[in-house]
Amino acid sequence: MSANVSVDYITHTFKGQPAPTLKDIALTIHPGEQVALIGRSGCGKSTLLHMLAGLLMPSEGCVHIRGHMVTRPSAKWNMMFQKPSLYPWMTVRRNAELGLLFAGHRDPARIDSLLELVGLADKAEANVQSLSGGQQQRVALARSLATSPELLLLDEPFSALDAFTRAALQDEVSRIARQAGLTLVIVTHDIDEAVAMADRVLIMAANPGRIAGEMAVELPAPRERASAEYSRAREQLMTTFDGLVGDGRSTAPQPAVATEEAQREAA
Ligand SMILES: Nc1ncnc2c1ncn2[C@@H]1O[C@H](COP(=O)(O)OP(=O)(O)OP(=O)(O)O)[C@@H](O)[C@H]1O
Repeated sequence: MSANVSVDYITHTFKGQPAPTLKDIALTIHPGEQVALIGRSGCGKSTLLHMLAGLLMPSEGCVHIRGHMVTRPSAKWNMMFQKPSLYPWMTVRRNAELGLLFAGHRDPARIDSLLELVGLADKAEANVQSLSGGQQQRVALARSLATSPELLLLDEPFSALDAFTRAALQDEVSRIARQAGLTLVIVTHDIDEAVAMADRVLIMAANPGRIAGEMAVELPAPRERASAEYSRAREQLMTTFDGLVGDGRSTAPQPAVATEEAQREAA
């Protein structure tokens, strides 16, 4: 089951701030769609994501998920952060099942299948401290999926990982979300991440934070990073970003890893 999300004219001013951080944000995200939210630092991406998650209420306007107004967090719309926030003294299995336990359920078979899904079946009884950063983020993913969410909200979840692990997790999370029919919203600084994962990229401008435009990424999944189509989509997103929120210089969020071509040019 996946959710459609409707953001109805959100404006938000933080207490003590003279001007709104977000202004008149209106958008619809379709069930099963994978959407990336990009924009310069401080434009309000995380603020908007927190509102989708029910962690923050807007000053004006509201969010509806499957027709229900969002007024608080729910296991049906789960958020994953840059840091996996695991309990270091617990095993992988114990951490993965916490979300379910908090929701009042126990389902060891489901946890087994989720650990299998995220490639950690053989680590189930290991202490999470013995895991790499990427493996820990997989535990957080299993925990997020355990409550069968309709919507997965990701706040730069892979930015602390090395490039290879990041790319692998982008592909995996995208595949898992598609298989489960989940709606997915990812906040990212990384143009490559947006092209690797999203069906549609929303571009935010700052002061006040607003949706300046969007671009569809019409590439088949899984995304083939070495393909000409992928490079074209990346270029197109950079150009679109620059045209919407740039100032004539190259102001787009930079890809996390320089392309071979760019490295050759820089050398
Ligand atoms: N609790 C708060 N009180 C006051 N101002 C806040 C609060 N949280 C965020 N802000 C301000 O709102 C603006 C948007 O912050 P937000 O974290 O949403 O931006 P962002 O686009 O996600 O940035 P980044 O890409 O750097 O993570 C910033 O100017 C920030 O300082």
